[in-house]
Amino acid sequence: MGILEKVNYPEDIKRLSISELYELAEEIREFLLYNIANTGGHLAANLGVVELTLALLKVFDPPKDKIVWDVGHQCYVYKILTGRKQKFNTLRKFGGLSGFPKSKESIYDSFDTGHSSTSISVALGFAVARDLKNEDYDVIAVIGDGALTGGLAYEGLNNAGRYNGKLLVILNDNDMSISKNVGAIAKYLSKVRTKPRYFKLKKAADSLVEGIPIVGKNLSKFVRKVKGSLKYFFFPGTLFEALGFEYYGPIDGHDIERLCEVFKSVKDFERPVLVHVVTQKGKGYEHAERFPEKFHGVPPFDIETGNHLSDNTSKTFSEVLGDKLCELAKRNPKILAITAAMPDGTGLSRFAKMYPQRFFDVGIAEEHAVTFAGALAKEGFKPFVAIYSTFLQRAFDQIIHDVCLQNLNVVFCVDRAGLVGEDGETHHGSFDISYLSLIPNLTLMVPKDTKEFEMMLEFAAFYQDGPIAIRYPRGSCKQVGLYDEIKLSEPEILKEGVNLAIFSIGRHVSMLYDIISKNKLDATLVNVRFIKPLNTKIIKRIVNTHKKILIVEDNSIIGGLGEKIKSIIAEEKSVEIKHIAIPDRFIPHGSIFQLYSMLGMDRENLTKIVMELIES
Ligand SMILES: Cc1ncc(C[n+]2csc(CCOP(=O)(O)OP(=O)(O)O)c2C)c(N)n1
Ligand SMILES: CC(=O)[C@@H](O)[C@H](O)COP(=O)(O)O
Ligand SMILES: [Mg+2]
Repeated sequence: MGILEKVNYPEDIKRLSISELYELAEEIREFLLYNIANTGGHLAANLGVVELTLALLKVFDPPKDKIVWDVGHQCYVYKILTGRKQKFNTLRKFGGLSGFPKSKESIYDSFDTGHSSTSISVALGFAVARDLKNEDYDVIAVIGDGALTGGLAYEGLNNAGRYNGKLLVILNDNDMSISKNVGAIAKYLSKVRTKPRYFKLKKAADSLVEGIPIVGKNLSKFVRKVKGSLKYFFFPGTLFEALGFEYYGPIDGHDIERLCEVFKSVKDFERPVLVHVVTQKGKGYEHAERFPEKFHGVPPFDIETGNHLSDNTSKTFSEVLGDKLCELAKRNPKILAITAAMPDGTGLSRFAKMYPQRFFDVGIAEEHAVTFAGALAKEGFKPFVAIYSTFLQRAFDQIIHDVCLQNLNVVFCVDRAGLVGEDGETHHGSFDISYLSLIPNLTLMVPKDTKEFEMMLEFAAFYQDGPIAIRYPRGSCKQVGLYDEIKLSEPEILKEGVNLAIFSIGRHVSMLYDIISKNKLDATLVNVRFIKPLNTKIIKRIVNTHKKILIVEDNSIIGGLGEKIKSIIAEEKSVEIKHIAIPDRFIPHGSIFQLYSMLGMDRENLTKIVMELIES
């Protein structure tokens, strides 16, 4: 019988010797590999934190102690060891375990995460709350080197650096974001990791001060002072020390004994401490070690070959963006491309290779990406900023203040709009129409398929009258095969009928087109295309010639297309209106198909609704 079979909760870890923990680490890696090959998920980051998680659970006591996983995609090992091993085969499936920490799923998950760089602020909030309530427990933020490129992390560090209580930040440095980590901080960390002289001197200083026994509060203060001065003498101030943290590291993040030793020794420090841990992303699985970016987030895959098992052969919207932007960049030298740490996900990797001088990966810094683009546009360039809908939420103010207010020619490529599937509630792009359409000067377009997306990119590339956002979903969608020229504010009328008028956008357009065609229904189908400026004149004309209206959109019911059309209709006449959209609640994880079906946005339900409206 293996060790993992007997381990379910942190108390089981506490009973194991260090050599048993190493055995367990290998069993956990096999377990992760076997399961994620079936479910898909964030493999590489989890393979990298196996020993780190074991050491944390050996030394600390969750749920009393609070561990905050930044982004949270690396929490699988923690889930397995905090009572969720039996359910692990349901990971990311509808009704199953989430791929991110969820306090409603387990008391061991101290705070929900999914978006990057929140952990230090959360941990500081917990620490201050603990002090105010006179309680006693440890708070630990685990943040990756990628997440440390996000501005919010520095707001947290800045605030925490002058805090006078117990707070531990663990920097899990694997020299990778999803892709290669970028920027000056990544460069700095790489220097700290690789400068052998620094290591040697530092080790000498550490062992010197670690030899001094810590007895009583005053002596402990003295030891810290000695240690501080020694360190500053040898290495004049690490970045984190300058920010008010006690710094330990770099430490081998796969050495369980050393990790436990360090965690025990810093556990009772009454001040912020940062432990810098070096790990290898994808550790233990050759394919992931060699190509960590390919195994960051994976669909189901073949363990032997490492090949992804995906049946989708049609080009995704992101791939279309990458290819089309390369072509447009050849014709328009002013075109630039910007990503916030997602060159692969947004499809921009090819552009990065073809036009390295015109490509910018700014790290996990959506706010900066937008403001940076604003200034580039002000100087006559045409930046295309490709960011997932859910992450662009971070940059709401920058879109208003640094782009739209000055009517600058920035193109926002809003990827992963609508429901995204297995990543769930932190990642669905449910709100972008609501938050973008209220901004003056911004043109907002939605393509019905990838061909139309190309046409919209072409339109946007040469448009000189202000900012444009194009929102499109994850993956691909069926082509409709009919394409009017793109003209500002003009919808595309795909079918003209009498009994029902349907207004829709995005991937629902082809679904509705099929439903009407296959069932030979007498309905009008409008592909709205421009949410802003919305064509009030054409909408009014269509409303006035139909008694029943159906609106279908993959956005929140609040602030989406439906509300806008309804306010136009209210001025006109009374008609029967049915509005299908994402309801006003957070939508869990599951396949797109299951989620659409749960929300009545799938083909079957839409067919029923269209038929009922026509026949009633
Ligand atoms: C605000 C935000 N932007 C982008 C992402 C997408 N994202 C998820 S993980 C990740 C890389 C994180 O790198 P790191 O923190 O070093 O973790 P690792 O995977 O290397 O362990 C990115 C860019 C996100 N979750 N949140
Ligand atoms: C954890 C995280 O935020 C990303 O890894 C995200 O899961 C990527 O999503 P896609 O798979 O849609 O690129
Ligand atoms: Mg990393």
